[in-house]
Amino acid sequence: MSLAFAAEKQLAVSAVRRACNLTSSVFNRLVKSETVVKNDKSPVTVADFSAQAVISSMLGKAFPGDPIVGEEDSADLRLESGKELLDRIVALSNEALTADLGLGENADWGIGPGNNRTAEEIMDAIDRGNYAGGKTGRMWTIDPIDGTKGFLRGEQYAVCLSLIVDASVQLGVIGCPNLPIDAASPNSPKGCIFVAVRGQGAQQMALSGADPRPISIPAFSMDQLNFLESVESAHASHSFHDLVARNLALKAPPTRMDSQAKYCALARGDGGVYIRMLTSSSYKEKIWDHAPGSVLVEEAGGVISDFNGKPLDFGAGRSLGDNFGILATGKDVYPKVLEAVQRALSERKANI
Ligand SMILES: Nc1ncnc2c1ncn2[C@@H]1O[C@H](COP(=O)(O)OS(=O)(=O)O)[C@@H](OP(=O)(O)O)[C@H]1O
Ligand SMILES: [Mg+2]
Ligand SMILES: [Mg+2]
Ligand SMILES: [Mg+2]
Repeated sequence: MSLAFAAEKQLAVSAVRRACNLTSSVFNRLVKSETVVKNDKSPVTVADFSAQAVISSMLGKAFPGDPIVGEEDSADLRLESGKELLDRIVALSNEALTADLGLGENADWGIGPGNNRTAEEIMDAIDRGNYAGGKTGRMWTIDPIDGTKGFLRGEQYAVCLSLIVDASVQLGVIGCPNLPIDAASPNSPKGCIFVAVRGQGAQQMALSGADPRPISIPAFSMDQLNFLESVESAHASHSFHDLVARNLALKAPPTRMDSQAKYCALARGDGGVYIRMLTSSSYKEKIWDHAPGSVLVEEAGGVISDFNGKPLDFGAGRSLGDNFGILATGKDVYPKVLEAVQRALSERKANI
C-alpha cells in the first residue's frame, strides 16, 4: 500500500524544484523594470508571477479539481502597460515548464520539451490561485516567492507550497535556493528542499533531490536557545521579541532571516524558536506564509501556536483566522517560551 499523499508529494517536490530553478536563474538576470510595487506597497517580480504560473500549471494537470490559494494574480499583466512584463513571464514560465531535468518526472504533469503554454494559459494558471479558502475540502496554497525583499537582496527567500484538507495542513514543501545544505558549514553548497507529510516526518534534500535526510528539532537546553525572526522591522516587532528574550535570559542574539526559511532553519535545529509579533493591528497574516512551515515544524517534532497557545486557523479564508502572534519551537521548551511571551504581553500592557 502506498503512503498517504504520495502522488501529491511527488508532484509538489517536482513543481517547487522547477520554480526554484526559475527564480535563481532570474535573480542573476533581473532588471529594474521587472519588479513592480503592489497596492499594499510590497514588491513583486517577474520571478514571483512565473513561479506561481509553473506550480499552478503543474497542479492543474495533476489535480484539476483542487482549488488554489495563491498570493499573486494576473490583473496587472492584463493591462496594456503590462505587456512587456507578460512577455517575459510567458518566456520564463515556458523555459521552466519545458526543461528536461532528466529526473524521470511524470509525463502527465504537462512538463518537459514541447509543453509550451500560451500567454492566456499562463495568466489563467496564475489566476487559478484566486480561491477564497475555507474550512472544508482540499486546497493548495502557493507563495511563489516568500520573502520577495530577501530575494531582491540576494539573501534568503523560499518557494512555498502546501496541501490543506479540511483546514488541516497535510503536506508542506519549501524550496530555499540560497540556504546552505549544512548550516554548520555556510560554504557548503546552497539550495535545499524541505518536505513534510502529516504523520510521515520531515526531511530535507538538495534541490536536485540528492542527499535526502530526515530532520528533527534537537532537544535544546534553555541557554542554547536563540530566536529566528523576520529581517523586516515593518513585518515583526523586534523590540517585543527582545522583551521575550530577556524574560528567557537568552544569551544568543536573534538570527534574522527572510521568509519561511526560518521554519526550515528551526526544523533542522539551526535556531531554537520562531517568533513573530505583528507591528500593525490592521495586517492579517496570510495562510500561504505559514501553512507549509507549520506542518514542517510539527513533523520535525515541534509545536506551533499563536501567543495564546491556540493552533493556527487555516480554515478562515485567505488570511489566518483569529490568531494573535506566532510561536514555534521544540516540544520540551515550548511551555517555558509561551509563558515568557505571555509575561512580555502583560509587561507591555502595564507600560502602555
Ligand atoms: N505589514 C506586514 N506585516 C507582517 N507581514 C507582512 C506585512 N507585509 C507583508 N508581510 C508578509 O511577510 C512575508 C515575508 O515574510 P517575513 O516577514 O518572514 O520576511 S521578512 O523577513 O520580513 O522579509 C511577506 O511574504 P511575501 O510577500 O511572499 O514576501 C508578506 O506576506
Ligand atoms: Mg508578496
Ligand atoms: Mg510570503
Ligand atoms: Mg510571496
